Amino acid sequence: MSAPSPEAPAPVAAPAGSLLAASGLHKTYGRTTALDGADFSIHAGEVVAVMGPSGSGKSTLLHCLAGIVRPDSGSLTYQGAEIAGLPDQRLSALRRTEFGFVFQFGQLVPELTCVENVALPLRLNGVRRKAAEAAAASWLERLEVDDVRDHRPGEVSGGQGQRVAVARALVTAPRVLFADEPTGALDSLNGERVMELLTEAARAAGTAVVLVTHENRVAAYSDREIVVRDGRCRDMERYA
Ligand SMILES: Nc1ncnc2c1ncn2[C@@H]1O[C@H](COP(=O)(O)OP(=O)(O)OP(=O)(O)O)[C@@H](O)[C@H]1O
Repeated sequence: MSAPSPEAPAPVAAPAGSLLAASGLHKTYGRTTALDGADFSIHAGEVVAVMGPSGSGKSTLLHCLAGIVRPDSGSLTYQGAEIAGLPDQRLSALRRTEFGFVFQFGQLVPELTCVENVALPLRLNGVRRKAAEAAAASWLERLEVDDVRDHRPGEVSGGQGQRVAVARALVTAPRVLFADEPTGALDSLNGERVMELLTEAARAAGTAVVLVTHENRVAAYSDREIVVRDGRCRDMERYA
């Protein structure tokens, strides 16, 4: 069977047993086509790097997969159930309980200490303060930043802040972690350490990771790489 040409990709059926799968996602912003029939799937516990040139649609794909942005058309399934058309309230409940997020700049709450930041998602899910902070403290330890637990985000380094953000994303034991350029603001040494800790922790917890990056050395921590070009996805191996 010949490989599909980059110009006219065949829609890819989600492999059986996918945890999260999208097919034929379209999204336009005004006259800009951000996604043009994107297909994607990830299995439980898998780490997938999403690569591609600037403006190719990587972040839009991540936002659609995570239920933050609604695609104009296409299918999105989570654990086999269609979720693209869920009402906002149900999508946001799904995000809160099943998904975790890390962005380029940690987006920690500046008024809260690091341990309070990590405990916050648990508190929002109704966990009592003492239990939430105990869980948060153990995640800070795992990410090797327990020494800054009582500091505010403005008082820690970029690398420490990103580790705190990773701890906050994993504290609820999400099934999928979405990471959009999580090391984009760090120097290479700090970036590598954050990636090591992030992938180690996610693999130990069986959390799948959708990792948007434009850096090969960051993508090297994944099990599989896909390339987004002009709003369409390709498996790296098939693209080459
Ligand atoms: N909210 C928005 N409003 C208008 N256009 C948008 C919006 N979000 C994305 N776009 C456009 O959609 C296209 C894809 O953007 P996207 O951010 O998904 O690309 P990207 O691959 O993540 O880029 P980068 O690597 O530079 O972050 C771009 O042309 C972008 O300008």
